Amino acid sequence: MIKVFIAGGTGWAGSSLSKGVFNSQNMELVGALSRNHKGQNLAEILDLGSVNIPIYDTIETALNNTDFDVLVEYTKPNIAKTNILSALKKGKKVVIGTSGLTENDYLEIENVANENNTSVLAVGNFALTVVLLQKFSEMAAKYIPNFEIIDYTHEDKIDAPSGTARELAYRLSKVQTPNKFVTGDALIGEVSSRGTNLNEVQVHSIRLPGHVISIESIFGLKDEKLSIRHDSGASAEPYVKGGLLAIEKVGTFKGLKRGLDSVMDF
Ligand SMILES: NC(=O)C1=CN([C@@H]2O[C@H](COP(=O)(O)OP(=O)(O)OC[C@H]3O[C@@H](n4cnc5c(N)ncnc54)[C@H](OP(=O)(O)O)[C@@H]3O)[C@@H](O)[C@H]2O)C=CC1
Ligand SMILES: O=C(O)C1=N[C@H](C(=O)O)C[C@H](O)C1
Repeated sequence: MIKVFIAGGTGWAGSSLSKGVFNSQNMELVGALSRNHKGQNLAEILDLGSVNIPIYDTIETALNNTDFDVLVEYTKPNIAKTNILSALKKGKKVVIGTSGLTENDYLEIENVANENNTSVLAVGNFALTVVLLQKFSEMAAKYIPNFEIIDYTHEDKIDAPSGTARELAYRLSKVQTPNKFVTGDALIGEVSSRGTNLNEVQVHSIRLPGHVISIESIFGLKDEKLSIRHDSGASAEPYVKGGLLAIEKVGTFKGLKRGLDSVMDF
């Protein structure tokens, strides 16, 4: 049995995963983190039956009061790194779903995981169809050296670019550095309108009502262009299967792995 603790277990994504873990044959849901539900029973909140799944408001109280194997981090970008580093320093394995972590954050997380002989699996997007978008985009980037990324989300997402876009930029940059056109002093007008540069890839973030979450990689060659786009629906259901797979696989290696495909057969 893998004992799982879900930071953010009452949230939109975390509550769906909590139900998935609870119903899993080889996992036990032993606790959750939420400030507003501190001291309450997650099983009551999620209607899981007559068991006690305690909720804590800080990672320190959780680590002092609960025994678990894997922390799933599904809170918010402002607290995620604190939770992750605290758990790693206690030798826990960590699955990261929360967005907003930078490349420098990941370097620090990797070092702390190695120092404590434990493991972290960070996944920008747990949905299988997004994993496929990442793969198809990497194939395209191998042959087309000109590409940018657009990330579209609901208007109240607090971080930009999305975790999905950050991970995609990181991955495409490993395939090859895209060409740049009209840069520096040659560019007239508003430089920021060209988007942000992540690992040498231009990323543009749209935040508008009516949008859920979409990601698009755009490629161009003379007289031909390619767009690869993914659109998520309104529920958090697509992230559950991938989240469960990540929990199962995070104990199979040491150090940091990024992307769900790193623990899948392709
Ligand atoms: N990798 C992936 O596939 C996916 C990633 N995400 C990412 O996951 C993150 C969470 O998204 P979402 O579920 O929509 O967010 P929600 O706001 O719905 O849930 C956040 C959860 O974290 C808790 N939380 C927030 N801040 C704190 C804190 N300071 N201390 C303790 N608990 C805290 C909240 O409880 P309370 O407010 O009571 O403290 C709540 O349980 C985002 O970064 C999102 O981008 C989302 C879906 C899929
Ligand atoms: O709702 C969100 O916020 C989500 N964020 C993730 C991200 O930042 O990429 C992905 C997920 O699709 C939902």
